[in-house]
Amino acid sequence: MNIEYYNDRYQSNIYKGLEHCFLSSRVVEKIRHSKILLIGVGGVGSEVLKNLVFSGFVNIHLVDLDTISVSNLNRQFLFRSEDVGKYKAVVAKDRITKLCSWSHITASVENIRSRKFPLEFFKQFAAVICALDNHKARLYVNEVCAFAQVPLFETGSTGYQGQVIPILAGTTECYNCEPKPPQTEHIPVCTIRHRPETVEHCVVWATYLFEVLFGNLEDSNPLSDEKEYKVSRLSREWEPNDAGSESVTEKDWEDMTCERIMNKFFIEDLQFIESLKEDTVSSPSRMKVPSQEQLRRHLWNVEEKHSVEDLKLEEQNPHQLVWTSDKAYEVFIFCLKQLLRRWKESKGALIFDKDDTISLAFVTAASTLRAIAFDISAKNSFDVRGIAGRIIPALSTTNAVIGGIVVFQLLRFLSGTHIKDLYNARLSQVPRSRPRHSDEVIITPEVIRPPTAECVICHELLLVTCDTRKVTVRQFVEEGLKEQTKVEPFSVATDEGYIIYESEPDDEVSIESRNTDMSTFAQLQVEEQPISILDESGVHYRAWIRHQCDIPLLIERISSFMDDGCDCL
Ligand SMILES: Nc1ncnc2c1ncn2[C@@H]1O[C@H](COP(=O)(O)OP(=O)(O)OP(=O)(O)O)[C@@H](O)[C@H]1O
Ligand SMILES: [Zn+2]
Repeated sequence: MNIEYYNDRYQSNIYKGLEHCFLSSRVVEKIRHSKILLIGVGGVGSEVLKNLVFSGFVNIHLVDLDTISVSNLNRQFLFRSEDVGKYKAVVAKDRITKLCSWSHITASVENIRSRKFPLEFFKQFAAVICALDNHKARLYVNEVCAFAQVPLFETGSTGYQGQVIPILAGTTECYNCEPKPPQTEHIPVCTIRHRPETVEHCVVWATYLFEVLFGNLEDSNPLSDEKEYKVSRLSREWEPNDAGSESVTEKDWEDMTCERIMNKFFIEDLQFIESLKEDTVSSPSRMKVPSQEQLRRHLWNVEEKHSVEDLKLEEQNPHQLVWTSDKAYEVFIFCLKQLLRRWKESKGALIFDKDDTISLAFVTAASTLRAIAFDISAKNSFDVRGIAGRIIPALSTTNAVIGGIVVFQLLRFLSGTHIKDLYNARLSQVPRSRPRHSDEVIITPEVIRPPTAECVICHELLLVTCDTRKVTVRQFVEEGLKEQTKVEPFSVATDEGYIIYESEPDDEVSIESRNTDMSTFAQLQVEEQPISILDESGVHYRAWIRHQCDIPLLIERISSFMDDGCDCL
C-alpha cells in the first residue's frame, strides 16, 4: 500500500469519524474548508497543530518567529535533536505535511506584530488560535482580531495551570477586559540548557544543576541526561569496594568530584554550545569559556574555608553587591563541598530550599558564573532568591490538555454553538486537601463573561481606510474624526508613544506636533497598525489605519459584532 493511498484513506476516515460524532455533513465540509491561523508553535501550539490536522482541518497558517532549542525537545514533540536551531514554523509544517499529506500548511517565520500581516490577512480566517508566551503579543492579537472581527481562541499554560478563552471582542469578554498580573509573576522554563538570554534562565539552570547533582531527577529537568554527574553515582568511587579497601580518601574524592563537575558544566558544556554557533540562526551572544588552567587555579588556590561565615557573605538585602567571577568561584567551590558532605551524611536526595544559606549561595554562584559566560548581567543573592521562588516548570500534560480543549471548542463553534455558549476552560492542580487520584489536574468550565464597560477594545473601534500616502494626520482629524465620527480629539498617539497630533500643543511638543500633523500616515510609517485617540472629554479610542490606493478617507465604527453566532461559511 503506498503512502498516498494510506493518507487518502486516513483523511476520509477522519471525516467519517466526525460524522459518527453527530456532526452534519455541512459542518464536516465547513471544517474541511475553514482556514485557521495558529500563532505560536511551541508547547501548546505543537499540540494544537496536531489536533487540528487529525480533526480534519486542512488549511492552516502557522506564524512563529523562533528557532528550536534543546530545552524545547522534552515536550514539543514535533521537534527532534537534529532540528535544533531551525525555525519552529518550518519544521512543524514539514513534519505534519509528511505525516498527513492532505494538509495545506503555510509557515511564516515572522513576528505576528509585523506589518506583513495587514488586517486583510486576519480576515481570511474562520478562527485564530493564539498559543503565544507573552503578554504584549497576546494583547496585539486580541486587538487585531477585534478589528478584523475574527473569533479568537486564546490559550496558555504555566505548570499545572492553563486556560482556553474563546473571545469575540464586543460580544464576550476580551483579553484586554481584565487587567493582567505583571508577567514577572511566574517564569516558564525555557532556553535553559542551550543559550540563556536573561539572568532568569541562568537561575533556573542553576536550580536544575542542584537537582541533577543532589536531588531526585525528574524528566522535566532539561539536564536529566547528565545523570552520570549525580552525586549518588559519583560517590560509588569513594565508598569502600567489595574487598573492603577504600579506593580514594574522602578529601581526594571531594576534590576530584568538584573538578569533574566544574569541568563538565563550566567548560565542556559551554564549548559544546559555542560549537553550535554556526547552526543557529539567532545571533549568538558573546561567550566567555574559562580555560582548564583558570578552573584549576580557582580549585587549588582558594583558601580553605571552614564555615560559611568565612565566606563573608552579606546579610540578605536588596542592595547587596553582585559577585565577581572570583568570588562566585570561591562560593561555588565551598558550597559544592558543603553539599557533598551533606549528601553523604543524609545519604538521600537533597531538596533545593531557597531559604537555606548554602543552597541559595550555591545557586547564586552557579547562576553568576553562567551569566558571566553568556555576557548577561548577573544578580545578587537577594534577587536570585526571589527569582528561584517563581520558577514553574512547563508540563507537557497541561499543554496536551489545553491543545485538546481548544480544538474541541473550535469544533463546537464551527458546528453552530454561539461563542457566548462555549466556556472558558481553566486548568488547575488538585488542591492538596483533596485526595489524590491519578488525575492531577482539574478543569473548571467557566461561563463566558460579557465585555467590561471600561475596555477600550470592546467599547468601540474605529476602522480607518484611506490612501495613507495622501492623507495627512490633520486631514484625518478634521475630515475623518470630527466630520464623520463627531469625535473631537485632544491627542493622537502611536503605540510607540509618539504624539502625532495635539489640539492644544504645549510649548515642548508643539514643534513635534506641527511637523507630524502635516505629515501623511505613510511618511510617519503608521500603516496597518493601531493608534490611540483621546477625546476632549477624556474618552479613549483605538483606531486601525488601513491603506487602500486612491480612495476617499472613510472611518467605520465597529461595535458589538456578529451577535447572531457564527455562520461565516
Ligand atoms: N510576537 C510573536 N510572533 C510570533 N511568534 C511568537 C511571538 N512571541 C512568541 N512567539 C512564539 O510563541 C511560542 C510560545 O511557545 P512556548 O510558550 O512553548 O515557548 P517556548 O519558548 O517554545 O517554550 P517554553 O515553554 O520553554 O517557554 C514560541 O514558539 C515563540 O517563538
Ligand atoms: Zn475587552
